[in-house]
Amino acid sequence: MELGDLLRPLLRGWTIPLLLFTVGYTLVYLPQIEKELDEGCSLLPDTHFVLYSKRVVTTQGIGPYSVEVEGERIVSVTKRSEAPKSLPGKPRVLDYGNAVIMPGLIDTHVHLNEPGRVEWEGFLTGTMAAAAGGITAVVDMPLNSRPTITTKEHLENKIKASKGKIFIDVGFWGGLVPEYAHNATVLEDLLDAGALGLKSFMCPSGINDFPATTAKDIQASLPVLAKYGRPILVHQEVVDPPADPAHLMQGEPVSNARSYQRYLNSRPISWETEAVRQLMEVAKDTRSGGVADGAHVHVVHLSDATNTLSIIKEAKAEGSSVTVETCAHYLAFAAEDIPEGATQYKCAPPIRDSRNRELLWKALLDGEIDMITSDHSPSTIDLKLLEEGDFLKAWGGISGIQFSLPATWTHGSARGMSIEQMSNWWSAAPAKLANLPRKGTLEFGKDADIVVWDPEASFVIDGHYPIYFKNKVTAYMGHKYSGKVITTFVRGRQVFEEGLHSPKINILLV
Ligand SMILES: NC(=O)N[C@H]1NC(=O)NC1=O
Ligand SMILES: [Zn+2]
Ligand SMILES: [Zn+2]
Repeated sequence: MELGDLLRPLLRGWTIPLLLFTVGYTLVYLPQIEKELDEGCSLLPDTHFVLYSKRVVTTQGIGPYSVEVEGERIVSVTKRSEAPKSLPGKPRVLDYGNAVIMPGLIDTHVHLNEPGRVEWEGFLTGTMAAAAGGITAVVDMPLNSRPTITTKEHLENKIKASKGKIFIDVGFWGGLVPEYAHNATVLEDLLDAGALGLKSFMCPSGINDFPATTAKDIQASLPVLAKYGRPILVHQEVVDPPADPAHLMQGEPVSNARSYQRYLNSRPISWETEAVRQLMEVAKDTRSGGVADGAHVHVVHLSDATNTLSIIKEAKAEGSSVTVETCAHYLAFAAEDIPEGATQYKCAPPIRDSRNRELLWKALLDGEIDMITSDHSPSTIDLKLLEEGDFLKAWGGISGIQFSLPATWTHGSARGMSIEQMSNWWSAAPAKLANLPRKGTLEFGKDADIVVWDPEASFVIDGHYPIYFKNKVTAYMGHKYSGKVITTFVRGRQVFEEGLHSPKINILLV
C-alpha cells in the first residue's frame, strides 16, 4: 500500500478544517507575522514605553522629563523630578539617570553612493554608522551614486536599491545639472517622485555625470522650487580666478603635493566668496513678492567665515530666503594641524586655519550659521592615496558621519555652546530645511526619533574603535572626544544600543 492510500481516509475528514485553517492563516496570521517582523526591527520588545533622565532637551528647556513613546510617536513629555515607576500593566520605564535625552540628529548632507559606488559606501553601512552616531534621519545627496539622481527614473531606482538596507529614516535630494535646469517638467517629476529639494555644484564635482551649474541655471530652477516650497542646496565654489590645474585631480605631478598648505592655496577663499556672491544675486528672486517667492537657497559646507559669510548675512538681512550650514570637520580641525600627506583631511572647500575655525564657532553662537552637517563623503581607501599622500590627486571628501555628535560637543562645549544650541543646529534647523514637520524636537505628536548620550564619557577613536561606515579612513582617527552615544530610537524603534544594531527598519522619507 502507498503512503497516499494510507493518508487518504485520514485526510477525508480533515479536508474542510484544513481548508479553513489555510484561509485563516493567510488572512489573519500572516499579517500578524508581518507586524511582528516590523516589531522585530527594534532591540526593545515594547511598543509603549517611557524614557526618563535628568537632562531631557525639550521645547520648554532642558531638565528632568519623561518622554512617553507609543508606536512611532511621542505621546507625552512631562516634567517630573523622579523617574516614574515601572509598574505591572504600565509602560516600561527606561531611566537614563544623568544622560542626555535629545531629538535624534538629522544630517542633511550625506553621500551614501548607492547604487553604483557601493564599494565607496552604501545604505547599509552608512546608516549603521549614522545610527551609532545618534543620527535618526539623513538626506542623501544626488551624487556620488551612479547614475546621479537627476531624473525621476533615477530616483525611483535609488529608492528601490535602498529596500531592506536602512537602519534610520532616509530622504533624498534631487540633482540639478545644466541639461535639465531649464526643463521644468523634469524637475517637477523629480520633486513629485519624492525629492525633498535639489542640489547643484558651481564647480566641477569630481563626478563626470554631475557637471557644474552656473548661477543662471540655478536661477532657472527657482520658480519650480517656489511652486513646491522646496530648497536648492549649492556647493559654493567657482573656479575663479582661473584654475590652478592641480585642484582637478588631473594634470602633471606637482611638487610639494604632500603639503596641506599647497592644497589650501589651490582652492582659495576667493572661490567660495565669488560663488556665494553670484548665488546671493539670484537668491534675490526668493524675496517676498519675487518671481521665486517660496523657494529657498541653502549654502552647504561653509568653510570661510570671513567675506563669504558677510555676503550671506547681508542677503538674509535684505530678505532673501537663505540659510547656511557648516560641517563638523571645519569646527574640529585646523589647517596648521594637518600633517604632511594626511589626505584623510582632504575635502572641498578645504579646512582653513585655526583663526577661521574660531570665527566659524563665533558665527554659529551668534546665530549667523544655521546648522551643522557631516558632508560624509567617502571613497575607497585606494582613492585617498594614503601612501603617496598626494593632496592634489586624492579623493576630496571626509568620512565622519558616526562622529558628528562627539566632535561637535567636544569642540562646542569648550567654547560655551549649550546642549540646546547643539540640538537646534543638528535637529530643529535641518528638519526645517528638509521640510520634515514631524521631526527635529521632542514634543507631543512628533516622531519618536531620539538619541540618549553621555556628555561626560570620553573615548579615543583608535584602531580598536568600532567604526561602521564601509571604508574606515577618517579624519577623526586618533582624536579624543567626549559625548558617547548610548542608544538611538527611530520612530519608536530602538535601532542602536552600545555596539548592537537592530535588524534593518527600511523607512523612507519620500
Ligand atoms: N563629490 C563629492 O562628494 N564632493 C564632496 N566632497 C567634498 O569634500 N566636498 C564635496 O562637495
Ligand atoms: Zn560639496
Ligand atoms: Zn557633499
